[in-house]
Amino acid sequence: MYPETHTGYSYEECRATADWLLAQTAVRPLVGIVCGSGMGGLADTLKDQVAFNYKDIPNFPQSTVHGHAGQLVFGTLKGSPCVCMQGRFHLYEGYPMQKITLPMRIFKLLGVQTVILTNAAGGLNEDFKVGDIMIIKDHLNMPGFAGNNPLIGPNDERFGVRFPCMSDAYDRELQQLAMDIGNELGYGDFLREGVYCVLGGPSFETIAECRMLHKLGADAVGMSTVHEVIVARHCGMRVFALSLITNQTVMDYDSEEKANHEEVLETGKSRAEQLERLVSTMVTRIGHNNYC
Ligand SMILES: O=P(O)(O)O[C@H]1O[C@H](CO)[C@@H](O)[C@H]1O
Ligand code: HPA
Repeated sequence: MYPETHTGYSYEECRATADWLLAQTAVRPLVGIVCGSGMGGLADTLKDQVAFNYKDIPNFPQSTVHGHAGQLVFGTLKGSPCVCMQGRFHLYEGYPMQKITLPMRIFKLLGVQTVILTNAAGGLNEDFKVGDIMIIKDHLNMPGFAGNNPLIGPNDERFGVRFPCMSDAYDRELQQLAMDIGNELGYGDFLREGVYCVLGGPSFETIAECRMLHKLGADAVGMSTVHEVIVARHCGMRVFALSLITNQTVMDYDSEEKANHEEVLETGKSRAEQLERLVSTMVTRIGHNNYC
């Protein structure tokens, strides 16, 4: 009934991957973290690490993008048990959406309750500067408009319902917590909030596309995160996500600027420390069983 690319991994296959991981580490993570391009250093801040190369994990895809190391790292952040993806998967790498988002279901079966996603994104909002950290309050799922959604295919109710709600995709308490912590840390000058728009990539946007996305209400544009958010919400995990504005998108035909991945990775490095502090402080303050 469904084409092969839409069947993804079964509940039993996901369970087998999660059990394989649980058998090899004593860490029982309540928080799962995904590192964006150039932000893999976050995983290095975990203590008492047990790390797995993606190539050794049953059913896992491989990272193919520079700036995504390809390791799943278990450990603790200031005493809180976490699991961290040092490298994520993108549509443009050629994987079906069900494969890109598989780690969210593995997180769920490992016992994760809250997912924190980070990404590198181009700024569309003219008030944003390179180096700003944008708390994501909502998204525009452009591939979704064209019929590409990671939940297409048979629905297994053990993960979630057929028609999950997305108006509450980004947890409001966690957004407030991030704002409060950011202000305490003195990040007020570069902490923003906004709407993230996902495109398929890998080509960066044209000037006309950037202008259109901005008019549609997007503050930042990237090639990830949204599919992971949809699958994480489908299986009932709380989601917090942020974008590091690594470059300003080109909106003007007179501009000499050109988007490039090197700049993205450079900005990631230059904000790494602040980003790590924000995320690790959040982890220590997140309550579980749905309390903040
Ligand atoms: O979203 P992350 O994984 O941070 O990566 C972003 O950076 C890459 C482009 O430089 C794209 O993959 C884009 O999605
Ligand atoms: O300008 C961008 N466009 C799309 N994806 C990105 N990821 C980082 N910067 C960008």
